[in-house]
Amino acid sequence: MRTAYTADQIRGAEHELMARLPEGTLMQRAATGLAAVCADLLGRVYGKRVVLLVGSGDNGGDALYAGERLARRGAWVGAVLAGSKTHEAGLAALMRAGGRVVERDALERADLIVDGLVGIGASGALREPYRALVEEANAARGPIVAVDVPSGVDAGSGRVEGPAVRARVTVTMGAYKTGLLVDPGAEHAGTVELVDIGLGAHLPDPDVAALTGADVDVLLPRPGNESDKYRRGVLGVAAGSDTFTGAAVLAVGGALRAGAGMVRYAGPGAPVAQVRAHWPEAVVTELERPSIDDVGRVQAWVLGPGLGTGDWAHEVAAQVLASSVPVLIDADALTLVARDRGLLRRPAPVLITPHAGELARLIRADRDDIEAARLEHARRAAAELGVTVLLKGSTTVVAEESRPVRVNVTGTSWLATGGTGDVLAGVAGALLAQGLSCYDAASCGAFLHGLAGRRAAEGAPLTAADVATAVPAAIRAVTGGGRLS
Ligand SMILES: NC(=O)C1=CN([C@@H]2O[C@H](COP(=O)(O)OP(=O)(O)OC[C@H]3O[C@@H](n4cnc5c(N)ncnc54)[C@H](O)[C@@H]3O)[C@@H](O)[C@H]2O)[C@@H](O)CC1
Ligand SMILES: Nc1ncnc2c1ncn2[C@@H]1O[C@H](COP(=O)(O)OP(=O)(O)O)[C@@H](O)[C@H]1O
Ligand SMILES: [K+]
Repeated sequence: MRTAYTADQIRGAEHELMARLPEGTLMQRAATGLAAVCADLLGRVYGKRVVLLVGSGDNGGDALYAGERLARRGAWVGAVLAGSKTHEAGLAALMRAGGRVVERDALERADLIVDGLVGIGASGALREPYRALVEEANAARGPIVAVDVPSGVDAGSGRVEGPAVRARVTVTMGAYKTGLLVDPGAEHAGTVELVDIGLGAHLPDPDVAALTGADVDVLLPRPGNESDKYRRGVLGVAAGSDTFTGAAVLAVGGALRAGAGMVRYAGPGAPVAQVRAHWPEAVVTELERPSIDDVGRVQAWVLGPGLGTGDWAHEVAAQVLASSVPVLIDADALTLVARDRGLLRRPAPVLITPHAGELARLIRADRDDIEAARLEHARRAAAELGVTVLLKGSTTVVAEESRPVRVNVTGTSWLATGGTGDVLAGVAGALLAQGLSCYDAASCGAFLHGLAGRRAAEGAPLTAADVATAVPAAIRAVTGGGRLS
């Protein structure tokens, strides 16, 4: 499990650790790690031009001491002093090693730029002259190594207000900060390198966590010798309508590929014909009226993709939600529950899988605000609605009350195409039917779906059906030690 922390949590841990060590030890550890990453990126250090953007706090101190190390290895190192004050000891060390103070025009010719403007001590959008420097650094040809957090990214949330550094690499000290795992911050961070400064034992429970392949491997159910199709878990899928038939096909496909013992599909005539044609494996019930009485027993339901939002759909949703098994609510069914929140009052678990627009309707928030602060809104929805929330989009996050938010790191923006969400509903639903909790089904489902998306894309457009097809390969990659990219 990769864990991440808020700025306050990191500060608390640093405080405890610093009390036990000679002054300046942590900064020296940080600078050593930072200089090593810079040297790797430069290849040969001797003769290269490194420009440090130095702010007024300890983030600037880290940059100056790393600059000292690079200067000692023969780099030309210039420091742009941007703050109202400067870490004096760090600046003196750089000078002793042959570094110099330079003007901002040195950025243009830099082989490497080190962003030491602000780290976890930042508050709000960057002020001048930092803003302009960040814009110039982003426009320069040299790659940027961000110290701890790209300046302009809120370390605790990933929020970006105004200009922010676009780093090739972010060298983060002691532990991941939440904002490095969640977009838009994650997108600015580039590759994240963690420098161990000894914080580990002092860290509290994490703010967020990201599953690794090994975690998913442990959580994923497998059939045993005693298994049969019923015991493995039967998933009901209430999806599709005469207008939207594809959603039903894709949700059933995702579920079959993710290991459900059996999938029971229920819907009206048109999607029934399509599901039958694509998936002879599914057990199909054609609904003459909006009733699930004849569908048979299931261990979980997926409700909503392509279902429509009229009276028929509402009646189907009400019946599925009146059952005593976990229900994954997606797409049109999210519109139905946004209109009639009473549908969510049920004793069995609920997992909702909205994108930002759907969540906006559910919690009466603004879509852009949700995209800018995904964690905060997913947490709020979980608390307000009393359900597990999988918020889809550039970073998928899973929130449940009193648990760390799980952030998915496997996706690809090629997944931003119609129908991939229906596949995800099927995959996560199949995991629910196999007995995983909503929290685990959602986070493992997002992990496998993201990995399947990468496999299906390989740098080129994919279709939702391709993603479903790639799900077994994604499962094989986590269970059989296959490649995780
Ligand atoms: N305390 C330590 O010994 C360690 C600290 N570390 C480094 O120290 C950093 C934290 O240092 P600080 O607490 O000094 O804080 P920062 O250096 O992150 O930022 C604080 C300074 O930035 C200014 N500032 C804040 N918001 C601003 C904004 N929006 N626009 C412009 N200026 C702004 C403040 O006025 C203050 O001078 C970490 O991110 C990390 O890089 C690491 O070296 C690990 C060890
Ligand atoms: N920029 C992006 N980067 C990574 N994944 C994305 C991005 N945009 C969308 N996705 C993923 O693609 C899927 C789209 O689902 P959804 O919005 O429900 O579309 P649809 O309803 O067409 O299936 C989700 O899994 C979402 O997380
Ligand atoms: K920084």
